[in-house]
Amino acid sequence: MRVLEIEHVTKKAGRRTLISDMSFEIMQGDVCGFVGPNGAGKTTLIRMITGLVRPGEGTIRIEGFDVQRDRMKALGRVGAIVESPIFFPYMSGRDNLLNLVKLHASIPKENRAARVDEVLATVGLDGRGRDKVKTYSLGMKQRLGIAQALLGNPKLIILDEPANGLDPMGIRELRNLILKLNQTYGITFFVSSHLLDELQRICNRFVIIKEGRLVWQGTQEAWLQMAGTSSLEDHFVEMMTT
Ligand SMILES: Nc1ncnc2c1ncn2[C@@H]1O[C@H](COP(=O)(O)OP(=O)(O)OP(=O)(O)O)[C@@H](O)[C@H]1O
Repeated sequence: MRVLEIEHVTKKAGRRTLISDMSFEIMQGDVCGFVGPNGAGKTTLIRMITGLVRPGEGTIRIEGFDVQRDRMKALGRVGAIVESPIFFPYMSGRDNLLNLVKLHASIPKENRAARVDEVLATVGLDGRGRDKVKTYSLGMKQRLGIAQALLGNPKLIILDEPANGLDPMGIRELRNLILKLNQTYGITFFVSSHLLDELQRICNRFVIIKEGRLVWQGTQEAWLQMAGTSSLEDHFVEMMTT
Protein backbone atom coordinates (compact mmCIF):
# COMPACT_ATOMS: atom_id res chain seq x y z
CA MET A 1 0.00 0.00 0.00
CA ARG A 2 1.19 3.52 -0.84
CA VAL A 3 1.49 5.56 2.35
CA LEU A 4 2.92 8.74 0.85
CA GLU A 5 2.54 9.93 -2.73
CA ILE A 6 4.25 13.04 -4.00
CA GLU A 7 2.96 13.85 -7.49
CA HIS A 8 4.48 16.59 -9.64
CA VAL A 9 4.89 18.91 -6.69
CA THR A 10 6.28 22.36 -7.38
CA LYS A 11 6.74 25.20 -4.91
CA LYS A 12 7.93 28.69 -5.70
CA ALA A 13 8.76 31.61 -3.44
CA GLY A 14 8.61 34.73 -5.54
CA ARG A 15 10.66 33.94 -8.62
CA ARG A 16 12.65 31.22 -6.90
CA THR A 17 11.69 27.61 -7.42
CA LEU A 18 12.20 25.76 -4.15
CA ILE A 19 10.76 22.40 -5.31
CA SER A 20 10.50 21.52 -8.95
CA ASP A 21 8.12 18.90 -10.40
CA MET A 22 8.96 16.34 -7.73
CA SER A 23 7.36 12.87 -7.72
CA PHE A 24 8.00 9.79 -5.60
CA GLU A 25 6.16 7.25 -3.45
CA ILE A 26 6.72 5.51 -0.15
CA MET A 27 5.14 2.17 0.61
CA GLN A 28 3.79 0.87 3.92
CA GLY A 29 6.60 -0.43 6.13
CA ASP A 30 9.36 1.57 4.45
CA VAL A 31 11.93 3.49 6.43
CA CYS A 32 12.91 6.05 3.83
CA GLY A 33 15.91 8.32 4.14
CA PHE A 34 15.47 11.79 2.65
CA VAL A 35 18.80 13.30 1.75
CA GLY A 36 20.16 16.33 -0.05
CA PRO A 37 22.68 19.07 0.63
CA ASN A 38 21.86 22.15 2.72
CA GLY A 39 19.20 24.21 1.00
CA ALA A 40 18.07 21.35 -1.30
CA GLY A 41 14.45 21.78 -0.19
CA LYS A 42 13.98 18.93 2.29
CA THR A 43 12.33 21.00 5.00
CA THR A 44 10.23 22.80 2.39
CA LEU A 45 8.84 19.50 1.08
CA ILE A 46 8.30 18.17 4.61
CA ARG A 47 6.37 21.33 5.50
CA MET A 48 4.11 20.68 2.52
CA ILE A 49 3.58 17.02 3.47
CA THR A 50 2.60 18.04 6.99
CA GLY A 51 0.19 20.70 5.72
CA LEU A 52 2.16 23.68 7.06
CA VAL A 53 2.71 25.06 3.55
CA ARG A 54 0.65 24.62 0.37
CA PRO A 55 2.24 23.16 -2.72
CA GLY A 56 2.06 25.58 -5.65
CA GLU A 57 1.30 22.74 -8.05
CA GLY A 58 0.93 19.00 -7.74
CA THR A 59 -0.65 16.65 -5.25
CA ILE A 60 0.45 15.09 -1.96
CA ARG A 61 -1.51 12.09 -0.71
CA ILE A 62 -1.26 10.21 2.57
CA GLU A 63 -2.84 6.77 2.46
CA GLY A 64 -4.71 8.02 -0.59
CA PHE A 65 -6.04 11.20 1.04
CA ASP A 66 -5.11 14.51 -0.57
CA VAL A 67 -3.42 16.78 2.00
CA GLN A 68 -5.13 19.84 0.49
CA ARG A 69 -8.60 18.47 -0.25
CA ASP A 70 -8.96 15.91 2.55
CA ARG A 71 -6.78 17.63 5.08
CA MET A 72 -8.18 16.13 8.28
CA LYS A 73 -8.12 12.56 7.01
CA ALA A 74 -4.67 12.94 5.48
CA LEU A 75 -3.00 14.71 8.40
CA GLY A 76 -4.73 12.49 10.95
CA ARG A 77 -2.54 9.65 9.65
CA VAL A 78 0.77 11.46 10.13
CA GLY A 79 2.87 12.19 13.16
CA ALA A 80 5.70 14.60 12.60
CA ILE A 81 8.51 16.41 14.29
CA VAL A 82 9.42 19.18 11.90
CA GLU A 83 11.11 21.71 14.06
CA SER A 84 12.44 20.64 17.48
CA PRO A 85 9.45 19.62 19.55
CA ILE A 86 8.39 22.37 21.92
CA PHE A 87 7.13 21.43 25.35
CA PHE A 88 6.44 23.43 28.48
CA PRO A 89 9.70 22.98 30.42
CA TYR A 90 8.17 23.42 33.88
CA MET A 91 5.55 20.76 33.28
CA SER A 92 6.24 17.04 33.35
CA GLY A 93 6.50 15.09 30.10
CA ARG A 94 3.29 13.30 31.06
CA ASP A 95 1.40 16.54 31.75
CA ASN A 96 2.60 17.98 28.44
CA LEU A 97 1.21 14.93 26.65
CA LEU A 98 -2.03 15.05 28.67
CA ASN A 99 -2.48 18.55 27.29
CA LEU A 100 -1.71 17.52 23.71
CA VAL A 101 -3.83 14.36 23.70
CA LYS A 102 -6.93 16.60 23.96
CA LEU A 103 -6.29 17.64 20.35
CA HIS A 104 -7.08 14.11 19.20
CA ALA A 105 -10.84 14.00 18.91
CA SER A 106 -10.76 10.26 18.21
CA ILE A 107 -9.46 9.49 21.72
CA PRO A 108 -12.32 9.55 24.26
CA LYS A 109 -11.71 11.63 27.38
CA GLU A 110 -11.66 8.58 29.66
CA ASN A 111 -8.92 6.93 27.55
CA ARG A 112 -6.59 9.91 27.37
CA ALA A 113 -4.42 9.16 30.41
CA ALA A 114 -4.04 5.51 29.40
CA ARG A 115 -3.01 6.51 25.89
CA VAL A 116 -0.41 8.94 27.27
CA ASP A 117 1.03 6.28 29.57
CA GLU A 118 1.09 3.82 26.71
CA VAL A 119 3.10 6.10 24.38
CA LEU A 120 5.45 7.09 27.23
CA ALA A 121 6.18 3.39 27.77
CA THR A 122 6.62 2.81 24.04
CA VAL A 123 9.38 5.44 23.83
CA GLY A 124 10.96 4.26 27.10
CA LEU A 125 10.08 7.34 29.15
CA ASP A 126 7.68 5.67 31.57
CA GLY A 127 10.21 5.99 34.39
CA ARG A 128 10.67 9.74 33.82
CA GLY A 129 7.20 10.78 32.70
CA ARG A 130 6.45 12.63 35.92
CA ASP A 131 9.70 14.65 35.90
CA LYS A 132 9.76 18.17 34.53
CA VAL A 133 10.76 18.43 30.87
CA LYS A 134 13.52 20.89 31.80
CA THR A 135 15.36 18.01 33.49
CA TYR A 136 15.31 15.91 30.28
CA SER A 137 18.31 15.37 28.03
CA LEU A 138 17.96 16.33 24.37
CA GLY A 139 17.56 12.64 23.52
CA MET A 140 14.70 12.34 26.01
CA LYS A 141 13.04 15.45 24.54
CA GLN A 142 13.29 13.89 21.09
CA ARG A 143 11.69 10.70 22.41
CA LEU A 144 8.96 12.78 24.06
CA GLY A 145 8.44 14.36 20.63
CA ILE A 146 8.03 10.91 19.13
CA ALA A 147 5.63 10.01 21.96
CA GLN A 148 3.59 13.07 20.98
CA ALA A 149 3.69 12.00 17.32
CA LEU A 150 2.43 8.55 18.37
CA LEU A 151 -0.63 9.83 20.27
CA GLY A 152 -2.89 9.77 17.23
CA ASN A 153 -1.79 6.28 16.14
CA PRO A 154 -0.08 7.45 12.93
CA LYS A 155 0.65 5.26 9.92
CA LEU A 156 3.50 7.56 8.88
CA ILE A 157 6.03 9.41 11.01
CA ILE A 158 8.09 12.21 9.50
CA LEU A 159 11.27 13.30 11.22
CA ASP A 160 13.30 16.30 10.03
CA GLU A 161 16.92 15.88 11.06
CA PRO A 162 16.04 14.08 14.29
CA ALA A 163 19.63 13.27 15.24
CA ASN A 164 20.70 16.93 15.32
CA GLY A 165 22.68 17.61 18.47
CA LEU A 166 22.28 14.09 19.88
CA ASP A 167 25.26 12.28 21.40
CA PRO A 168 26.10 8.72 20.27
CA MET A 169 23.92 7.22 23.02
CA GLY A 170 20.99 9.45 22.03
CA ILE A 171 21.45 8.54 18.36
CA ARG A 172 21.51 4.85 19.24
CA GLU A 173 18.31 5.16 21.31
CA LEU A 174 16.61 7.03 18.50
CA ARG A 175 17.72 4.39 15.98
CA ASN A 176 16.43 1.55 18.15
CA LEU A 177 13.14 3.36 18.71
CA ILE A 178 12.58 3.95 14.98
CA LEU A 179 13.36 0.30 14.23
CA LYS A 180 11.08 -0.90 17.02
CA LEU A 181 8.16 1.27 15.88
CA ASN A 182 8.71 0.14 12.30
CA GLN A 183 9.06 -3.56 13.06
CA THR A 184 6.56 -3.90 15.91
CA TYR A 185 3.83 -1.51 14.81
CA GLY A 186 4.50 -1.35 11.05
CA ILE A 187 4.87 2.44 11.15
CA THR A 188 6.35 3.90 7.98
CA PHE A 189 9.11 6.49 8.40
CA PHE A 190 10.33 9.38 6.27
CA VAL A 191 13.50 10.74 7.84
CA SER A 192 15.64 13.62 6.62
CA SER A 193 19.23 13.63 7.78
CA HIS A 194 22.77 14.44 6.71
CA LEU A 195 24.10 11.42 8.61
CA LEU A 196 24.31 8.85 5.82
CA ASP A 197 26.01 6.19 7.95
CA GLU A 198 23.16 6.45 10.41
CA LEU A 199 20.48 6.36 7.72
CA GLN A 200 22.19 3.32 6.20
CA ARG A 201 21.55 1.45 9.45
CA ILE A 202 17.81 2.07 9.47
CA CYS A 203 16.57 2.78 5.93
CA ASN A 204 15.50 0.36 3.24
CA ARG A 205 14.89 3.19 0.74
CA PHE A 206 16.32 6.58 -0.13
CA VAL A 207 15.05 9.69 -1.85
CA ILE A 208 17.86 12.02 -2.92
CA ILE A 209 17.23 15.62 -3.93
CA LYS A 210 19.37 18.53 -5.04
CA GLU A 211 18.33 22.13 -5.73
CA GLY A 212 14.65 21.24 -5.40
CA ARG A 213 14.79 18.35 -7.87
CA LEU A 214 14.67 14.61 -7.41
CA VAL A 215 18.08 13.18 -8.24
CA TRP A 216 17.55 9.52 -7.41
CA GLN A 217 15.19 7.22 -5.50
CA GLY A 218 15.39 3.52 -4.82
CA THR A 219 16.30 0.82 -2.37
CA GLN A 220 19.40 0.88 -0.21
CA GLU A 221 20.50 -2.27 -2.02
CA ALA A 222 20.29 -0.52 -5.40
CA TRP A 223 22.22 2.48 -4.10
CA LEU A 224 24.95 0.27 -2.63
CA GLN A 225 25.21 -1.53 -5.95
CA MET A 226 25.46 1.77 -7.82
CA ALA A 227 28.10 3.03 -5.37
CA GLY A 228 30.22 -0.07 -5.94
CA THR A 229 33.28 0.05 -3.72
CA SER A 230 32.57 3.62 -2.57
CA SER A 231 30.76 4.39 0.66
CA LEU A 232 27.29 5.93 0.33
CA GLU A 233 28.79 9.18 1.59
CA ASP A 234 31.47 9.24 -1.13
CA HIS A 235 28.93 8.32 -3.76
CA PHE A 236 26.52 10.98 -2.49
CA VAL A 237 29.21 13.66 -2.71
CA GLU A 238 30.01 12.48 -6.22
CA MET A 239 26.33 12.68 -7.21
CA MET A 240 26.07 16.18 -5.83
CA THR A 241 29.14 17.49 -7.59
CA THR A 242 28.59 16.02 -11.05
N1 LIG B 1 9.60 31.17 2.18
C1 LIG B 1 10.77 31.14 1.52
N2 LIG B 1 11.11 32.16 0.69
C2 LIG B 1 12.27 32.14 0.01
N3 LIG B 1 13.18 31.16 0.11
C3 LIG B 1 12.90 30.14 0.91
C4 LIG B 1 11.69 30.06 1.68
N4 LIG B 1 11.70 28.93 2.40
C5 LIG B 1 12.87 28.31 2.10
N5 LIG B 1 13.59 29.04 1.22
C6 LIG B 1 14.87 28.66 0.62
O1 LIG B 1 14.68 27.44 -0.04
C7 LIG B 1 15.84 26.64 0.01
C8 LIG B 1 15.47 25.28 0.56
O2 LIG B 1 15.37 25.36 1.98
P1 LIG B 1 15.07 24.10 2.91
O3 LIG B 1 15.12 24.59 4.32
O4 LIG B 1 13.86 23.42 2.46
O5 LIG B 1 16.35 23.18 2.61
P2 LIG B 1 16.86 21.89 3.37
O6 LIG B 1 17.13 20.87 2.31
O7 LIG B 1 15.92 21.51 4.45
O8 LIG B 1 18.22 22.41 3.97
P3 LIG B 1 19.03 21.98 5.31
O9 LIG B 1 19.66 20.67 5.00
O10 LIG B 1 20.03 23.08 5.42
O11 LIG B 1 18.06 21.97 6.44
C9 LIG B 1 16.86 27.40 0.84
O12 LIG B 1 17.75 28.05 -0.03
C10 LIG B 1 16.00 28.41 1.61
O13 LIG B 1 16.73 29.57 1.89
